[in-house]
Amino acid sequence: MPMFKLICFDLDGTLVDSVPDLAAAVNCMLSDFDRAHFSEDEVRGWVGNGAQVLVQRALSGSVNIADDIDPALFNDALASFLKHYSANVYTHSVLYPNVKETLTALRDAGFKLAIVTNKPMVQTTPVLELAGISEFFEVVLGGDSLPEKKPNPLPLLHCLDHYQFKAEDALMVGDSKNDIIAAQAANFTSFGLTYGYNYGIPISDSNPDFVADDISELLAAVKLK
Ligand SMILES: O=C(O)COP(=O)(O)O
Ligand SMILES: [Mg+2]
Repeated sequence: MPMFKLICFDLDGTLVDSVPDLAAAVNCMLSDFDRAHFSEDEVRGWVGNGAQVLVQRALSGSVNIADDIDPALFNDALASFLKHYSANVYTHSVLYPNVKETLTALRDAGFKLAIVTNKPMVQTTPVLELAGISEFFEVVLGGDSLPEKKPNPLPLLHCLDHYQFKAEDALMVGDSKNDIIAAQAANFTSFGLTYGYNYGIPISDSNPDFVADDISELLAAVKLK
């Protein structure tokens, strides 16, 4: 008997390397407002708290959000970013190595698989479809599906409630401290990946129960290998 019944996955930086398309959309938005562009590396350090915070960071030119962003500018910039990103939500994005093989093995072994992302639902759905992985997930929660997003534990608790499982049945897999903080607050076991987006900080700093360089290491963690 596997020790877990439910595995919740983060999306950006865990399953999909989405920063090339996110950075392109950020820069198209900045062009719309005659502002200077930022490199993909800079934008990578801003991803993790959803579209609104990403746009606020782009307008601030920093991970630390300026407190004097004009609300009208922010609204227009958010609309511009969402328009540009929706037009190219999976143009330069790719699945990380071994994602499909690992999801297939887990699904075939009977685990329930869910997505818990901070990405807005309107973009989560097409990314999963275009990446060819939507079939694996019965429950998909975006950053705007519930009143709170990660690092708040609410979306993880919602998944437990959906299946009537206990926290000890559940594992959260992610690349960001937001994933690990949410998992710890929900009493999930946590599995941190080193390759994603974590504001330039090692994921091990958040003390996940497992740390891995490749998602296929999940199979050993859930005792399939
Ligand atoms: O869109 C974001 O800000 C991050 O998305 P994630 O929660 O899937 O990493
Ligand atoms: Mg992530």
